[in-house]
Amino acid sequence: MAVTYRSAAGDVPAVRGISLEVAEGEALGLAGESGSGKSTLAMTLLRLLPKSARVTGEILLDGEDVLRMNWGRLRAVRWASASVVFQGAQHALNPVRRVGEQIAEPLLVHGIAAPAEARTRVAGLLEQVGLPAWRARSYPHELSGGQRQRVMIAMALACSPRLIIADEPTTALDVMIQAQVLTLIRSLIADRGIGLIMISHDLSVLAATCDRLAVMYAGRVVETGPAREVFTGARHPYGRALAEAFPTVGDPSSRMAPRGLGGDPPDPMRLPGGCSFHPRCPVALPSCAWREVELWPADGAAVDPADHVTRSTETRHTAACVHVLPEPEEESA
Ligand SMILES: Nc1ncnc2c1ncn2[C@@H]1O[C@H](COP(=O)(O)OP(=O)(O)OP(=O)(O)O)[C@@H](O)[C@H]1O
Repeated sequence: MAVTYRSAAGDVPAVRGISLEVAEGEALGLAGESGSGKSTLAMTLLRLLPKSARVTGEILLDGEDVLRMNWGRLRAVRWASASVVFQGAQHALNPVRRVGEQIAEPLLVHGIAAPAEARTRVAGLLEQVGLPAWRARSYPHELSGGQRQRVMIAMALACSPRLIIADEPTTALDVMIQAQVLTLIRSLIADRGIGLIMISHDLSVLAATCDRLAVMYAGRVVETGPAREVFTGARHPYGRALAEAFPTVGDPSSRMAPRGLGGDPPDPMRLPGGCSFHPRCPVALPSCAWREVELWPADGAAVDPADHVTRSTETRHTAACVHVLPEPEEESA
């Protein structure tokens, strides 16, 4: 799947050739610096991108291609089959409506429950996210940031979707509340068999919450695999830098920019040739300036080339770096 924004200055290739899969009850973490394309990828999944975005490829939700759904079908799928908790979503609540009414809305709009039943369901949802049922009568300004974020999670869960996409769901919260909300999301999706795609620039948050990680750089996935393995033994130099930048969950002293990496992430309109990371890479070889390596098993094991990008990336630790290829280049760095 790929996404290109059309702009007056030219085309912006924000997501370039990504293939990912999420199973029931599984949490996939998407990490990367600002501008790496994480939010674009998340918004694409439910076609929430601006009109200037052109999406190619396919996005299968229970075997049905989201990109080919008509608007009626797409409306039916949003909330009911898949829902998104946005970055700073707590500010998306309508300030003049009680939170209970707002949680009930997708249930009523999708005809899943009549008003009386919706009220009962809202009470149950609030309790599941750790809020007392009477909070349904509260207005958003009567709740703390963490409580509002819990309301957004209740809303995302309301229609029992198959997939939840959470884009930086805890970034605005303080460290203690952040940990509570992450634990809550994790246990709710595991109990209900919901797939989760969680987006963050903080690899430690994702490693603590997710089963698998995918690290994005300049619109591509450059490393993927079991969460602990990628976090503690990243094989792509960018994955390593990201893990070092966020050594522990919610550490306020963590740095936004990975330590030891000079420069900024590349402008997608002016991507360097070869591996997009090579100008910042501490272990780049001369060939990295012209050669872009596909995801490859990080243990260097030989695989069927037809298999290595799509299916095996889902379970194996893979990295798109010349240093994980089975036969290292005979070059000096
Ligand atoms: N509407 C748009 N038109 C043109 N370019 C865009 C648009 N939205 C995003 N981009 C560009 O696409 C690239 C990817 O942006 P995106 O927001 O997906 O990254 P991100 O990793 O989610 O960053 P952040 O963490 O800051 O949200 C960036 O270079 C951004 O400037």
